[in-house]
Amino acid sequence: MAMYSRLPGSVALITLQNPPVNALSAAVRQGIVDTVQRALKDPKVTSVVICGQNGKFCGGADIREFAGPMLGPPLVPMIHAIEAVDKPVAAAIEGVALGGGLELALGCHYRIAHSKALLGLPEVTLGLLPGAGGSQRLPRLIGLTAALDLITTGRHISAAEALKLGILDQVTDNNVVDQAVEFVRRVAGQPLDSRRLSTLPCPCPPDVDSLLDKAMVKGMEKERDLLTTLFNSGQARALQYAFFSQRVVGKWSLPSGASWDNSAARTISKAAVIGLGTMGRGIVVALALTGISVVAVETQEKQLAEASQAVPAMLQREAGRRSLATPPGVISFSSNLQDVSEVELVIEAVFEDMSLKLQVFRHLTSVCRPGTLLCSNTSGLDIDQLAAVTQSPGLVVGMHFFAPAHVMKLLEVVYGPRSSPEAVATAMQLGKRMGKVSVAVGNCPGFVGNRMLKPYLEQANFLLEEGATPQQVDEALEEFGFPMGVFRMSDLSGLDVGWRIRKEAGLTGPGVESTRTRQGRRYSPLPDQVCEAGRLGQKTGRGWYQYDGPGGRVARSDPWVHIFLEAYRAEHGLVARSIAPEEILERCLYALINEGFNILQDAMAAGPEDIDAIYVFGYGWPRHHGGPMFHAGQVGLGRILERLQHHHHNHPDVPHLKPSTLLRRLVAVGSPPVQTWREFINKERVHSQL
Ligand SMILES: CCC/C=C/C(=O)SCCNC(=O)CCNC(=O)[C@H](O)C(C)(C)COP(=O)([O-])OP(=O)([O-])OC[C@H]1O[C@@H](n2cnc3c(N)ncnc32)[C@H](O)[C@@H]1OP(=O)([O-])[O-]
Repeated sequence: MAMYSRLPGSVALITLQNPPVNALSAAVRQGIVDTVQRALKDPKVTSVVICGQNGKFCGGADIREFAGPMLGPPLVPMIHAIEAVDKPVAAAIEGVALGGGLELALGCHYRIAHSKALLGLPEVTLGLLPGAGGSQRLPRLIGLTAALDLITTGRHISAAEALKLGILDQVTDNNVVDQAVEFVRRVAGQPLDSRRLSTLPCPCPPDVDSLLDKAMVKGMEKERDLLTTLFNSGQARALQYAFFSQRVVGKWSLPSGASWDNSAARTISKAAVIGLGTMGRGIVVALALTGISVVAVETQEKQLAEASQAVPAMLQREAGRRSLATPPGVISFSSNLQDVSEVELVIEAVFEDMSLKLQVFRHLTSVCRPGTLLCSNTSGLDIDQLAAVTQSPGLVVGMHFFAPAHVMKLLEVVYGPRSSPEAVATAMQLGKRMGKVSVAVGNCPGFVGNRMLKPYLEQANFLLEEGATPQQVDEALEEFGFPMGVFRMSDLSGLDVGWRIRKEAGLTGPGVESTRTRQGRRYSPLPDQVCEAGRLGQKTGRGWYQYDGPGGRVARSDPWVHIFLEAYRAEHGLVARSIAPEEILERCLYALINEGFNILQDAMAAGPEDIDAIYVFGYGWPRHHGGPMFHAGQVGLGRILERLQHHHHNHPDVPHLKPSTLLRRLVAVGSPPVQTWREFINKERVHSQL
């Protein structure tokens, strides 16, 4: 909707009303068309101001409408009509003018903004382009180079930068509507031709040839054609889904019925981090950047000395990157666990070893004052086992950060069967304060992200046994859009991590027979043997690839690996076959997706959006494929089921390839869209079908 009011004197005020960000829904567009007409017809009105309700000018086109048919007046003629009005029209920009919101403002003759406002054309992040005249008006206003930067990066800029670029006519610290009203009163009666951006020539840099100049003349038509193509593309659908899944996960709910809107979070101002290895250091920085005072504890003196040098430097660097003059939080370093007695929340980040973690938790529960939240940064160990050794198991949750913890956006908040809603709410809110995408997940081995990674890694190893090379597997995955294939990623994170976990699980190590079947299922000893050869990845300069030296970054094919694979196949009587990239993708991705369905079925994630957000923000899943569960929907659930059945038939000793019951149920009811799965799963659970 849009509200019309006549201010004392001759100014008409049009207020966009569509909370929370006044997105340009069909009703808002209709409202704008009607109120602009009214202002035009009213002879007493000499000028017009357009603003937004509740301190937000406009967050752009209503993304929720993109999935359905276009209803109501279209955006482009609506903005053209505003530009053509013969009374001055000013946009009073408070909060945000993004996408269609900025395009609307560019159709106005003047733009006045509050100093705290953010402006931008983020359409590219949704797989679109500024198709409401923005790709044409902005270059005409600020030149091709600056406009291309904003359109192709989609970045949000401050009012100060927008003023400097020439997008704004005025910036104010005062009431922006009052300023805009005063402004239009002052300019009423002045000629408007030079303010109609779509009619102006484009200021091109001298090196741009006349061809481009001609192209700009046809720009509006071209913009429309391109936008139509983009609108119908799978990538745009996926990017828009990713925008919403990021928001859906904030509205968490647990199987117990506790949820974001019925559970109070505590506000944390003092926290402690135990263990200052790579993860612990990053967590200290992430906390300090949000203004929390942190006690950073490390019992090994050498490690403590190194960390107390490294952490302040990391903090300073990150504060600089975020344009903060001084980091808001205060850090104190200590080697004494007693020093955490006064904090409100502790994050344990010691070595991934259950007996060590249990020892720390026993200690914490005796040192900390009652009511302190105890969190573990474990990447997959049992939270409930840790809770069991404390006095208040309800106050124990997992906070699984991803390395580097001050940079990576994902946080898995792991609730055990005894975690209280307050503890989950507090960890979720703390994650949000740190700028993370926090996802509440259930307590199962590997939680959500690492649990799904396991069948993916397993398939990659099996593919090597059957004839693929690490490069072939990585290339197929990188072609799909992962920043790094599975073997390059394993080399980066260190091959010994998984090796240790497999040893603890009794899958490898002294006394374990070197067969290709272990614990009743197919097993590939390949990664163990690579580790046994002293090749632990980038840190040793050798892994699945070779590097210039220890710590080297550039992966090169290593003849040793090829000879090793040939010898391995010969030893086990395996005949190498040629494996197509399609099979690599199917085997790795569908096994991972299948585990995602198992996770939903086990209620370890509340919905497919939770899994997809975890994969996009923590595991490099290409955003333009939405996430593994969204991708499954795009490929077609029937096809995924059929291919899993096929691969499981060929490899009956690989349980991860056995299609999940949930996948079968979804296919049986006609493969409904991903947005409806959450409801479907809840209903099936009530009727005990899952
Ligand atoms: C036609 C082609 C040309 C034009 C194309 C476009 O304009 S494309 C668009 C270009 N525009 C963009 O890309 C801007 C996208 N938006 C943003 O970047 C941010 O939302 C923000 C900076 C506006 C506010 O950040 P913040 O942290 O203060 O708040 P928050 O992020 O939590 O959002 C609050 C609620 O608002 C909802 N919602 C928000 N925007 C839209 C929308 N456009 N539509 C619908 N809904 C929208 C959001 O889902 C959430 O809903 P929930 O969960 O409460 O039901």
